[in-house]
Amino acid sequence: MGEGRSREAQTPPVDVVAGVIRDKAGRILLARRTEGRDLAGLWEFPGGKREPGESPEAALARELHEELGIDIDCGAPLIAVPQRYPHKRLRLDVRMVGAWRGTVKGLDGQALAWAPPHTLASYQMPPADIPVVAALLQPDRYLVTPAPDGSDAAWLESLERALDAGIRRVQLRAPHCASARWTQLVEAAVDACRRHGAEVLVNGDIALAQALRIGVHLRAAQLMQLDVRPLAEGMRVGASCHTLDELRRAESLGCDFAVVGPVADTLTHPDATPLGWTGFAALREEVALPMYAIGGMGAQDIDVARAHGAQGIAAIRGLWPT
Ligand SMILES: Nc1nc2c([nH]c(=O)n2[C@@H]2O[C@H](COP(=O)(O)OP(=O)(O)OP(=O)(O)O)[C@@H](O)[C@H]2O)c(=O)[nH]1
Ligand SMILES: [Mg+2]
Repeated sequence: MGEGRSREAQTPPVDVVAGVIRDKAGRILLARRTEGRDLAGLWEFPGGKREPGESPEAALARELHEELGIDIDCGAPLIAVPQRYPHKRLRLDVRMVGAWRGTVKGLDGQALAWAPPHTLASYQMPPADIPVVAALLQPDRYLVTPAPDGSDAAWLESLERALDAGIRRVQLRAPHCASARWTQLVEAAVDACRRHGAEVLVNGDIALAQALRIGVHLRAAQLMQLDVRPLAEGMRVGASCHTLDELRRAESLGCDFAVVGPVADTLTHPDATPLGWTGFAALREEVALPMYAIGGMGAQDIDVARAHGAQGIAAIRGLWPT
């Protein structure tokens, strides 16, 4: 990872557990960090540090009882984010809260807010929470299309089936496809994605993205040549990254997410050395950007991806109907 930091010299991460608490209207509870503490004034998901020997579920129940005066049933894991701050490293393990009893009160004097999900991004939060908000609001699978080797109709039919199966974020990619044919196919694919309410990004072609008012997915080399975000805010920009320098550039450009890999062996890049989940998490903690894991991934890998701080998985073969 360069940076002159050896893994051995790293302090172990602090284990933090936090909860996503919802009211009957589906709003989500945020607490504001009080003055005089680390990251004061920022909004966070209520929770705190796990004590030695304590399970994450028990720690969350204890923290929410102490800080909010409620009793909870701990639900499913959402995401666990490894994050480095200037003076410490942490692993923020976020759980959905199932049923809860009592009246929520800020027992530490902290301000509270019930935020409708679509407003979450407007609260100032610590870096580790940016992937948490993305995990709540954005798709856990990112389909990258294969090149249309057979007929265009068959390719569009497969795309349609992927959308029927619930894919909601798509990158249109065809590295060796002739341009007139590709432009036509992109237009048809954009129609299909719009009909299904799915987000669509085109690989590499910023001008085409602007013309069709869709997102763009930047290649790593292209990313490193840009100094400003290539599309207006509100239009998605994704980026493929393999190194920390590329991730930092993606973050400083204001990309919405990155795709990082290969995490496992993949036929797309047979000679690349896989990062493994440990390598993925080591990159994850250096930036606050939502990151998809790619390379030999399928829907069955989403849980392990989330446990290493990923937004989810990106795949060609693993998500394309056969
Ligand atoms: N609870 C919580 N902590 C978070 C979030 N995001 C995030 O970076 N953190 C960091 O994780 C650590 C959690 O510590 P905490 O201060 O809540 O711990 P605590 O409740 O046990 O209280 P303490 O301050 O008395 O130690 C802090 O460094 C905090 O900045 C979040 O969404 N929720
Ligand atoms: Mg706390």
